[in-house]
Amino acid sequence: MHDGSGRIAVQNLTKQFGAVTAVQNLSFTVEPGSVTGFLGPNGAGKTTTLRMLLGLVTPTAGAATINGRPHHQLGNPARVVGAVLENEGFHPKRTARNHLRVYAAAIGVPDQRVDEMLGLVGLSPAADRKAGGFSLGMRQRLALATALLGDPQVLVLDEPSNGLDPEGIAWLRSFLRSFAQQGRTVLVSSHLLSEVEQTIDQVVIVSAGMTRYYGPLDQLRASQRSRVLVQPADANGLVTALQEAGLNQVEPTQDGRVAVSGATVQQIGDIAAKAGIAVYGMQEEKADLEQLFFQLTSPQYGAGATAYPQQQPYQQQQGWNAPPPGYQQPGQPPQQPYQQTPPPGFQQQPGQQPGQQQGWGGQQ
Ligand SMILES: Nc1ncnc2c1ncn2[C@@H]1O[C@H](COP(=O)(O)OP(=O)(O)OP(=O)(O)O)[C@@H](O)[C@H]1O
Repeated sequence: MHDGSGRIAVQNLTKQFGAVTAVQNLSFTVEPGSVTGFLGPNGAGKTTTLRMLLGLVTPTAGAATINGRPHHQLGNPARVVGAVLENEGFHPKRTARNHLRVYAAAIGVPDQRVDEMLGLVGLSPAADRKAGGFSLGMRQRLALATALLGDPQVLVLDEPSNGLDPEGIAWLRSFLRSFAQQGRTVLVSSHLLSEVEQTIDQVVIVSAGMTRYYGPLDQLRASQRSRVLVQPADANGLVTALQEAGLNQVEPTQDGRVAVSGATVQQIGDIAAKAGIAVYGMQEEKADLEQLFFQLTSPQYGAGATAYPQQQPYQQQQGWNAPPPGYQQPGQPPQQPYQQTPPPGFQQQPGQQPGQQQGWGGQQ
């Protein structure tokens, strides 16, 4: 059934629509057993990339493969890759069950799988309703059920949370994690990092058709250095003591506190105590990952663009930030190539099937 590893490889992929360069020299890989977030603002080229991977758009240059083959060479592709794309069309007069039965027959899976998938995505109560009357969230669930019919090795999802209620989003998160933990591959696009942050292991961030960051999400997180805000009895005295102790990222703030980077709360406390300076409070601050995402993708809109009016150029904002290790300058290759080993903590759970977990919203 699964004729290979389930590895997705995108290599120097480019797509030109007339004067518009939708995707420009994009390269990344997605390993089995992981969930990769494909992130970027509207118009960044995500859908075009996924459509090229699925054989729906012909690349101008480069290649996108699954198991080392382009989509049209996959044999029975529904058994290898399941996809949920934006604006999926269902026959409006066909019931959910009939839609799935037609699809099941086309790909050669038994009807029994139809009801299993309806249960899994929480659509059993609506199985005999016409898809034309479905809400956006219900259509997303039906699209996912369709994608899973062939028990694929790889799942490709374009903005799957659109229209889902909070319960549906939570279910989808845990479903995708467990799908990947079975050694399968998930590539999921979104324009919101916060939407997929809890689900993904690696991230490919694109804007204007180019990669801006590519690597493990943990690495992106770790690049967001924290700082400690200290409330001392004597701010100038503490600055001097910290500098004398070898800390050079120390600056007084306007409200009388001292901002320190590159030291732990304990180290700062010890230095203050040694210098005889009372400390009334310390607060650890982490830079916001979503803010970093905006900074990485804002070049799409150029300087002074109105899409993110509060954004400043990356390095100017909050002087204690530095570009993350995988940051890619426009037109340059990524600094940090993708790590092909599973992330720390990755645990495969063989034998667990998607159909074995609780259905979406518990509606079996
Ligand atoms: N068939 C097409 N003909 C002409 N231009 C296109 C076509 N498809 C996409 N584009 C353009 O390519 C660029 C990338 O579009 P794409 O839909 O891939 O972005 P996206 O990241 O998926 O955006 P969104 O988050 O809004 O769905 C956009 O400028 C878009 O207008």
